[in-house]
Amino acid sequence: MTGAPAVQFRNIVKAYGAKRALDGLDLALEKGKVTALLGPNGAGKTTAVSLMLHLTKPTSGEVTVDGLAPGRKELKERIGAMLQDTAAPDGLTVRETLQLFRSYYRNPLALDRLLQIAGLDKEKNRRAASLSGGQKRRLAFAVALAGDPDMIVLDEPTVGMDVESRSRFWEVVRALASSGRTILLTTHYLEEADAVADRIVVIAQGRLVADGTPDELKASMPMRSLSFKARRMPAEQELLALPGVQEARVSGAFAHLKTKDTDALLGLLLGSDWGVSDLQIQSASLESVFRQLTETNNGKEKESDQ
Ligand SMILES: Nc1ncnc2c1ncn2[C@@H]1O[C@H](COP(=O)(O)OP(=O)(O)OP(=O)(O)O)[C@@H](O)[C@H]1O
Repeated sequence: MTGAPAVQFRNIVKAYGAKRALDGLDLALEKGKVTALLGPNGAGKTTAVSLMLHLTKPTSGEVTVDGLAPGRKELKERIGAMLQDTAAPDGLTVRETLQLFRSYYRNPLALDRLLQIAGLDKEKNRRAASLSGGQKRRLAFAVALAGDPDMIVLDEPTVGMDVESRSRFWEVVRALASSGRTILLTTHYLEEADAVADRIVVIAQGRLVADGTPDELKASMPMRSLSFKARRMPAEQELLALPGVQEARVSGAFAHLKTKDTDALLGLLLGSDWGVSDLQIQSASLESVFRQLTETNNGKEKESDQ
């Protein structure tokens, strides 16, 4: 990591009664990077975001934003947040909403730039309450950027956006990171995290279970998918009996296997008399990495509950 981290969580515990929403979370966010926080429902993502925004306080541990405690006045202008249930004030038009939020800051972004970011120039005189769900999310994004913040928190930002809005949205996010902004986002769309994030942090049960670039996370999972055609296709049982094969399925002309030891399996297949051709190997998708990580962790939790 270069330079001081923009945001640091140190051994954070956040308890609600007996429930630990965060259970010893250590995490540092790098400046100028897009970090995606992933985890199943209830993992603690919103709690982590809320701590950073000073919407709640930790039970123990310390959060700092640029070395300062969240909630400090100096930070208010520097953090922009788009939360899950952001709603525009009643009765205002899109333009009035953006002007209102611009008025809170000393150096706001220009209105035209915000309308462009939201893709709502044509709708600027419409009442914000009458916008579609996706348009409201885009307006919330522009509101988050009104003060030209250098740290941006996006909690499930693309829910309700159509495909085109999403890809435009991610383009703006990438451009913001390229210009040095630090971005923390939560999402359930793993393919978006894969495409957009410099770094992915997976939490489960309030604890960090993986941390790395999308490629590092995928490479960390030894399970690979391997498919091939065969002139004489063996039965699924026969494939399952091969050393290291964990799953086997024959579908039409193709066999699909899952294994942790691709090299050994390749040797066996090519040395067999099945007439193997069209071999393809795929590393784990981010989705399967996520499933393996969070299932393993839930399993541990269940065992330790007993
Ligand atoms: N105010 C609260 N009172 C009691 N429990 C809470 C409170 N806020 C969160 N929790 C609990 O803490 C845990 C973590 O919740 P959190 O909302 O941070 O998860 P999340 O990862 O954001 O989930 P989701 O993906 O569903 O949004 C959950 O078990 C939740 O029920």
